[in-house]
Amino acid sequence: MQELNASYYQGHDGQYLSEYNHHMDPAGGYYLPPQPTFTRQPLNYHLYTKPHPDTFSHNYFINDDLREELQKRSEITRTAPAPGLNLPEELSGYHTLVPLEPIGGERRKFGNWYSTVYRATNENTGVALALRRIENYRLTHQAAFGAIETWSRIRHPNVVSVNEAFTSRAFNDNSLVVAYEYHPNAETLYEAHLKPKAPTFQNGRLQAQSTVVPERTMWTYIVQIANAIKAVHDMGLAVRMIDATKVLLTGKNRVRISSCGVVDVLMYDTRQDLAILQQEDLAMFGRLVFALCCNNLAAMNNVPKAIETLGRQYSGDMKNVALFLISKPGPHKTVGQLFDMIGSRLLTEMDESQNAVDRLESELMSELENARLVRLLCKFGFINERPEFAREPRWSETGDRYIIKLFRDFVFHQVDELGNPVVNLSHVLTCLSKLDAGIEERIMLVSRDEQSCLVVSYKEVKSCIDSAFSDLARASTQR
Ligand SMILES: Nc1ncnc2c1ncn2[C@@H]1O[C@H](COP(=O)(O)OP(=O)(O)OP(=O)(O)O)[C@@H](O)[C@H]1O
Repeated sequence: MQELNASYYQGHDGQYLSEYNHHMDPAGGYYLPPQPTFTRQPLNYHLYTKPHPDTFSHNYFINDDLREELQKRSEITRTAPAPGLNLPEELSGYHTLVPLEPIGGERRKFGNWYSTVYRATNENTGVALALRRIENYRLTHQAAFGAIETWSRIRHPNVVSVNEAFTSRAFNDNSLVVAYEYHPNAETLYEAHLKPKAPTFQNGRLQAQSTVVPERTMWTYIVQIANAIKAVHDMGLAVRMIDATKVLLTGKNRVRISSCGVVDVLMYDTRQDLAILQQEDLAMFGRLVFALCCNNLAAMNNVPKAIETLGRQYSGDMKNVALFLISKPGPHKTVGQLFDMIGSRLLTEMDESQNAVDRLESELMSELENARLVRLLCKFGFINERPEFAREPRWSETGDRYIIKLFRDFVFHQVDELGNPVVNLSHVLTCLSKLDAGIEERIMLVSRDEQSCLVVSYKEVKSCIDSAFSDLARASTQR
């Protein structure tokens, strides 16, 4: 329903205008050639809620925050590549590459390598994926891709799924590319919590934004990341890269470990014992917990201070978990032990995730009505103002279908006592719902010249519409 007023139809939003230029590929994906420059106007996410009539209940629609988040994801999935980036047009079955991070400027390294993440469209499926490209990597053994095969079998809610890996010369170097499931509008934990943020105005004063990650949020992260690590270890792999810049926040408090499999390929030549790598995962996880709790990526450079800061701001349980993770490796130190330590917190997590499903289901319920109303409006559209009906006596002022015409005026063309149009969405939705239910309530329909009026029930209007529509359907060639 929100599409009715969305700027899509107003045609002044640069983002959507660009969609008119796209080409559909056979798989239905968007082929977006680099766009000519235009002034991009941001989507007004709340556009349809602006002209709320007083009586309008927002229960008719999905919750504003959720809708904004989903629309952002949908918009971000379709952003066109900026012109002049000089990226390959085609890359081993992917096209329309859009960098997900600034290109140029100061760059951090991924281990010993520079890497860039792009969004790209798979030409067979039309689905957007995230491609991580490692620059200047020369594959020495095909067997280095062996771990990717195992990674691609891991489907876990806290792991960004790995699709495939390949090498490419399309960037004019030897690059390693690993394709992952794409999570639009995701940000890294670093971006969400550790990156310095500009102060904002609060209560009229410029104030630094709070950087403390609430204890509750920390526990939800810990449970999810531990769960991911367990799934990976159970598959006979190690994550090998657990870092605030490599854990993605893909929704409210939903985290997923990204970049899996890359280190396995890059470090294939220096193969290490799996048990040692899995122990190293726990230590990296511990360093991440300290970094987030101390709000400092380099917190572990001063361990006593980090423990003191964590202990001051968080519970004893949190401190125990963090200390366990960075404790000396040993054959009995496993991620499973961590679950034993946090016990009932797992139940809190489970409650929260079930509550989240319930909330989403009820949001879905509110959208359920949309389809019903759109179908009803389509019926109206098919029936009303058909030129072939114009000469039919049943639609004339004495015919039985005249009431459909008057009902349409009653729903959509009301005017107030000064003759100004009444644009009241609540009235429309209420009338259409009553019509769909076919209730006995009676309404007065007035002719356009105001010389005659008819008192009919919604039930009667419904049966007129049903019969007019069945006549049309019978005559149509589309069955
Ligand atoms: N699978 C994905 N889906 C959506 N966005 C992703 C995905 N993987 C990474 N990103 C986004 O790409 C951007 C770059 O990711 P990257 O891992 O390079 O982070 P970074 O902070 O730039 O780290 P580095 O310093 O290693 O380059 C981040 O904003 C991240 O949110």
